[in-house]
Amino acid sequence: MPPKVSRKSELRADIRSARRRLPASVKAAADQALVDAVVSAVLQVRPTSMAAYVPTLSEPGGPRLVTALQEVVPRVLLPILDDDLDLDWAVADGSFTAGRFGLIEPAGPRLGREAVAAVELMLLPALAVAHDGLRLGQGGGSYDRVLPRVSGPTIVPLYPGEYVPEVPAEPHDRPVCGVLVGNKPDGYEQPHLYWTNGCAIAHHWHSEQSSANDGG
Ligand SMILES: Nc1nc2c(c(=O)[nH]1)N(C=O)[C@@H](CNc1ccc(C(=O)N[C@@H](CCC(=O)O)C(=O)O)cc1)CN2
Ligand SMILES: Nc1ncnc2c1ncn2[C@@H]1O[C@H](COP(=O)(O)OP(=O)(O)OP(=O)(O)O)[C@@H](O)[C@H]1O
Repeated sequence: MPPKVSRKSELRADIRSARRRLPASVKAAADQALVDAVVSAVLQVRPTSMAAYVPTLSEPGGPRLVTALQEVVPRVLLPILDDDLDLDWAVADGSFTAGRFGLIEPAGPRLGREAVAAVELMLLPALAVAHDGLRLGQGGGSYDRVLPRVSGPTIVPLYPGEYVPEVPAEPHDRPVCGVLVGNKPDGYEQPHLYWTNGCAIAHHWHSEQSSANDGG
């Protein structure tokens, strides 16, 4: 295995095991805080259409993420893992089916891989994100294929300690715009939105938000 690839595997194993060790009550509080922070960020953009994901048992966001988004966004797209590990999409309509690798997938009609190009905001999963925006995912390369199709801001919810100075990167890795993450040790209560150095759109959005906040 090339060194970068095995360093990715090691980091994945470390983060997966840290996530599994999170006590259920801590995880539940962290997930609720993340859902609140995600909804606040979404309400700043007020998209008519966005993409999200259905968190597995150990992933940030927990079981209430998708329904919370459906309450504030008219059209939420959720991913379906295709055989080649690229992603198809369907609208979140409350119906789900079991996919591969323990994933929960939307049961509605498939919209095609390019449907995601129309979303104004994307929430996506990762095990870690680096300050340059590069993300470490589950290892399918799914989002490395999806990210070039998306023009809106791309944001990853993380648990404390998962926004890191760097991750092992390969040439195909694509950066994300932002992360929602708390600082240890109280970070399970108060996630913040941080912009990575990987996205021009986010800086634009960020400066608009800042000038609005300045009262100017
Ligand atoms: N909730 C959620 N949905 C998602 C993703 C995700 O990370 N989280 N994806 C993100 O791309 C896509 C699914 N991609 C995936 C690709 C590969 C594996 C996978 O290989 N899982 C193995 C781990 C293998 C290993 O440890 O090496 C497994 O769970 O057993 C899982 C998901 C789309 N939907
Ligand atoms: N644009 C692409 N087209 C086809 N395969 C790709 C593409 N980008 C990456 N891959 C393949 O995906 C595999 C896994 O990539 P990587 O380890 O970066 O996944 P990841 O970003 O962590 O996972 P994911 O995005 O699914 O959460 C690599 O072997 C790579 O060859």
